[in-house]
Amino acid sequence: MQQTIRIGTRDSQLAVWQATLVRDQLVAGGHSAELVYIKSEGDIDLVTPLYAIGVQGVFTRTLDAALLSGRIDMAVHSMKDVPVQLAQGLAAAAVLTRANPGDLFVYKGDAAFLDDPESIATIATSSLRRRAQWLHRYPHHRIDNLRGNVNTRLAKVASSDWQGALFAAAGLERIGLRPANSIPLDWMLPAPAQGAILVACREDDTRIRSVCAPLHHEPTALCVDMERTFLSALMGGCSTPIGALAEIAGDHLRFRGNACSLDGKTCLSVEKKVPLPAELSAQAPTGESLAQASLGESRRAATADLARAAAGELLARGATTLIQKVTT
Ligand SMILES: NCc1[nH]cc(CCC(=O)O)c1CC(=O)O
Repeated sequence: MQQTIRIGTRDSQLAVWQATLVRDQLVAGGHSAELVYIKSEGDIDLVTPLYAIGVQGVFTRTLDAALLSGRIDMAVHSMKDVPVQLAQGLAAAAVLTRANPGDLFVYKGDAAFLDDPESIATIATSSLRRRAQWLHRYPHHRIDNLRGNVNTRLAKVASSDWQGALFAAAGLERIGLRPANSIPLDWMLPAPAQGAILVACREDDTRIRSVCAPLHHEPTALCVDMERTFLSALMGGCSTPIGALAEIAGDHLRFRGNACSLDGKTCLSVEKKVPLPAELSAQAPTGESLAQASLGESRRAATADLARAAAGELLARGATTLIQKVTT
C-alpha cells in the first residue's frame, strides 16, 4: 500500500476547489490522496491591500514551509500568486490546463455608464494592475480598494456604493459564481499565469513528481513560463502593474505584455507572434504523452528569449522609469 498523498491547500472556496481537482485526478489515477488545510498570511489579514503587505508569496509561504517540513507532500496554488522564483528546495510537479485567463468586470444595475465619458463611477479592486489598466481606459473613474477572497469581495460589492468591481474570470467560474451582470475585459492584460494552477512539491521527491506527471499540461506551462519570464525581466514584484498573456492560436504563439504607471496615464504594450512547433499546436496531446514527447529545453529557451525580448523592448521605450516610480 502506498502512503496517502497529503495535498496542502488554503481554505478559501477557490483554493479548495483547485486542490479537489488535483485530488480527484490523483484518485482517478489509482492513488490515495487527502486535503490538508493551511492558512496563509494573505488569508489572515483581509484588509491591507496586497501591494501594501509588500512581500512576495503571502499566499504561498506557509504552504512552502509545510512542504519543506514534510507535513504535506504537495501544495496546490493559483499560479499567479506564486513568486517566479520558487522557494529553495521546492519544484513544480505539474502545471494544470489553464482556465479562462482573463479579467471580468462585475457591475450593478446596468453598465451603460461605461460608454459615458462624463460618468464619475467608482470601481473596486486592490490590484494595481487592474487599477492602472482601468484608469488608462476610463481616466474619469475612481478606484477604491477591495480585498478578501472571491466570495467576500462579491458580497462587499453587493452591499456597497460601487458601480462594480474587477475579478479574475477563472476565480469566479471555478466556483460556479460567474454573475450574469459581468463583462469579459478582452482589452485588459491579465496577471502573468492568471487562470493556471501549479502543483509544487519537494525538489527531491521523485515519487510525487512522477505521480503528478499525468496532470501536467505542457502548452499551458509554456505560456505561463513566458509570462513569468517577461515579469521577472521587467523586475516586477507581485504588485507592479504588469500584464502578460501568451496564447496558442492554431499554429501560432501570440504573446502580449504591458507595463503601466500607477495612475494609468502611461501604458506601454508589446506584442509578438511566432510560429509554433507542430507538436505544440492546439490539438497537441496532453499529460503523459506530451511529457514523453518532451519539448526539450531548447524550445523553452526560445520562448523565454522571446519574452525577454518583449520585456527589453518595453524597457527601451521607457518602462524602466515606470517601474522605478512604482518601487520608490
Ligand atoms: N490574487 C488573488 C487570486 N489569486 C488567484 C485568483 C483567481 C484565480 C486565478 O487568477 O488563477 C485570485 C482572485 C482574483 O484575482 O480575482
